[in-house]
Amino acid sequence: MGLKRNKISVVGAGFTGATTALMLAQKELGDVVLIDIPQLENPTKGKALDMMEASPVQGFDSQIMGTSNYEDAVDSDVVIITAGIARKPGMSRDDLVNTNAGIVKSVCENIKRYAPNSIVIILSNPVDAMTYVAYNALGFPKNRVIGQSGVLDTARYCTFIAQELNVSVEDVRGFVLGGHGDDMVPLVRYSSVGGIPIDTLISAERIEAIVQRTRVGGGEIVNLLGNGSAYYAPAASLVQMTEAILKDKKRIIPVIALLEGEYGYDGLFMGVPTILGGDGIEKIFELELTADELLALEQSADSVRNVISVITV
Ligand SMILES: NC(=O)C1=CN([C@@H]2O[C@H](COP(=O)(O)OP(=O)(O)OC[C@H]3O[C@@H](n4cnc5c(N)ncnc54)[C@H](O)[C@@H]3O)[C@@H](O)[C@H]2O)C=CC1
Ligand SMILES: O=C([O-])CC(=O)C(=O)O
Repeated sequence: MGLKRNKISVVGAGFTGATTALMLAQKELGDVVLIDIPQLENPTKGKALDMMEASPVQGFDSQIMGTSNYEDAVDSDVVIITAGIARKPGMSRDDLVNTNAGIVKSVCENIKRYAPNSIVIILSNPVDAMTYVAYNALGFPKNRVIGQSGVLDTARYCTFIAQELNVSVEDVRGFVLGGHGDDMVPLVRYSSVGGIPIDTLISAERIEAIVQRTRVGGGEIVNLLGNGSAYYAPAASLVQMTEAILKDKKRIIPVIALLEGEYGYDGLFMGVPTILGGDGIEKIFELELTADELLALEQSADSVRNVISVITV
């Protein structure tokens, strides 16, 4: 027998799920199974076939199939959950909590049955709380249940810094700590361009404006789209996490992880810098924070606790 390709299942074939499936295939990270509800089986098959028909043009050999049958996800290496409803203008991510908790729970029951050894990445919002729901429903070890927020929030932050300085995005480094809400914590002290700390290049007022824009970056897109939320940058973020895992790259990436004492939190899921590799979350970095940063993190943690406290499913 020859070597086997990686298998990646993407649950939810909407804007983020379909975009993620295509980006995964374009990078040939594995064969992709795109799953949605039975009522949408034909459109899901149609999206997958349409993507396959792009493969001769773009030159990728990954297979993409659409289905509503979780048996097709059997033995997936990575499962990405994008199933659920998205917010519209005027809504907060937290307004989605009970609808999406029910969906994530039912999806996880299927993952547990058909892909018990997989590493699971959760996107559905409110994502810190949905990662908690998934962890409980899956019963997997904590290193294999990972929420996506930090890659996206950091990407927005780095986009705005690069635009402010008119420099390449490739040279911008920074990251965002905390929950995926409007009180997330972009860490200015740890942000640099080409190794130069940004606070030596950008005024305090402009940095504050960039931090605020990052915090409400999801809402900015929701207001512009009018009928849904961001999907290109979220999909790219999921692909970066999947690549780090499947290639065992051991990248240092902020993700939503179960904290068990780190940063003084126990039993809470929140965004922290980690090593992401073949075992999923391989390490959590605990950074020294200033009093102001700790206070901001505590506010963000409070928001995550509050949304978890209203889950009824
Ligand atoms: N964590 C993050 O950074 C981000 C989170 N999101 C969240 O991701 C979720 C998906 O967003 P979009 O793709 O834009 O929404 P969408 O509405 O385009 O797609 C969601 C898909 O999930 C499917 N679905 C619903 N119940 C399902 C079930 N039980 N099993 C399988 N599929 C099911 C729907 O039929 C739909 O096709 C939303 O909750 C959104 O808020 C979106 C962007 C970024
Ligand atoms: O804003 C939303 O609802 C979707 C999301 O999480 C983001 O784009 O950051």
